Amino acid sequence: MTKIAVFSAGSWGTAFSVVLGDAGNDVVLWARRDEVVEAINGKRENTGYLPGIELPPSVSATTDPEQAAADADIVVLTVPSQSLRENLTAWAPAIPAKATMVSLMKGVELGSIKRMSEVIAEVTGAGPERIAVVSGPNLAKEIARREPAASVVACADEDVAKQLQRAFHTAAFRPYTSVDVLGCEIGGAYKNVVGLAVGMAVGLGFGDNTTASLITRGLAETARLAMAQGANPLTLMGLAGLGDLVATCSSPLSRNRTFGEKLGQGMTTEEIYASTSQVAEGAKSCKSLLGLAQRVGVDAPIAEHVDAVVDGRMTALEMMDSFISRDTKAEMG
Ligand SMILES: NC(=O)C1=CN([C@@H]2O[C@H](COP(=O)(O)OP(=O)(O)OC[C@H]3O[C@@H](n4cnc5c(N)ncnc54)[C@H](OP(=O)(O)O)[C@@H]3O)[C@@H](O)[C@H]2O)C=CC1
Ligand SMILES: O=C(CO)COP(=O)(O)O
Repeated sequence: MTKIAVFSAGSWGTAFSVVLGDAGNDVVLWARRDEVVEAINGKRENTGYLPGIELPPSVSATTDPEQAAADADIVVLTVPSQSLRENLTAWAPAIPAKATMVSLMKGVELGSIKRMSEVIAEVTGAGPERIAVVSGPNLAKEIARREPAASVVACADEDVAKQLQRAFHTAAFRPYTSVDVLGCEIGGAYKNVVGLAVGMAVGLGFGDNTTASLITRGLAETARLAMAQGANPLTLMGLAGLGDLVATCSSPLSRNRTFGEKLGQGMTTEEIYASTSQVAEGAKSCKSLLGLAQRVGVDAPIAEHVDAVVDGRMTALEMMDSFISRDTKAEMG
């Protein structure tokens, strides 16, 4: 039995542990709060994040990182992106040298403008053959309900990607392999920003032409940024690009789209943060993605406009007007 540690027991970590349990693995979830561990071990349910979902018998929980990671073959990392460095620095001594680390996170670190796989490499010193990413159209609640879905597992070492694919495959969850870690990570982080823009359009009451235009231009923008850094263009046409963009931008379950909708309805970022504890990774990663775009010399108009609304420099309506009426550039449609 493959031993897998999942750090931590939020929405996606818990939903992914359902996949891992169903796939026949021995899973230990790390949670930072006792009540989460008690609910998982006692009621077989993460009542706070995924009420009504019974966890497979091979999933247990602990607050002790050493107990979670003991003898793990695979360590899955899924905390809000901006907290990865601090959390992983604390967990790293407990992670076995043999373990492959798998990021489920969709964000880019503020300040360093590093992708999650880069933060993992920096904090743990692991080589690319020990670092992988899972990214795709995977809304946690739907995955936990075992609704059919696919995803991408990417690792620079193709054999490792194939091993992980086998460890994560269930009757409801189909992972495809890739060696394009960068493309998957940029796709996963950028779709959150586009999800914010689409949410704003929905909140403003605009219809499908507006949202389809934003989704399509968002994909072009994502691909441009990823390809300028060496990603495979096909990655952005696949599950970790277009697939995730469609799921996020279409679903009321998406926290990023919901956050954007509230901005579109006139709430400020501060008011939204005060009203919910749910993460909208795009609101934080927007600046990092803009930093990356600047570094590699590509335009990122959707990210620029979303950032202006998140920061309160523009209203959502001004953003839409400005995005559509800006100087025409020689961009291919
Ligand atoms: N939810 C989804 O559908 C999907 C999410 N993702 C990605 O997975 C990552 C995690 O998201 P998700 O699981 O949804 O987030 P949640 O908010 O649901 O869970 C976050 C988890 O991280 C823990 N945590 C540890 N340190 C911190 C910290 N410093 N600040 C806040 N939380 C902390 C939380 O603990 P506590 O409960 O004690 O606060 C909780 O267990 C994100 O990058 C997201 O983009 C990717 C695909 C799907
Ligand atoms: O990444 C996701 C779906 O693939 C989840 O999106 P949100 O973080 O916007 O909820």
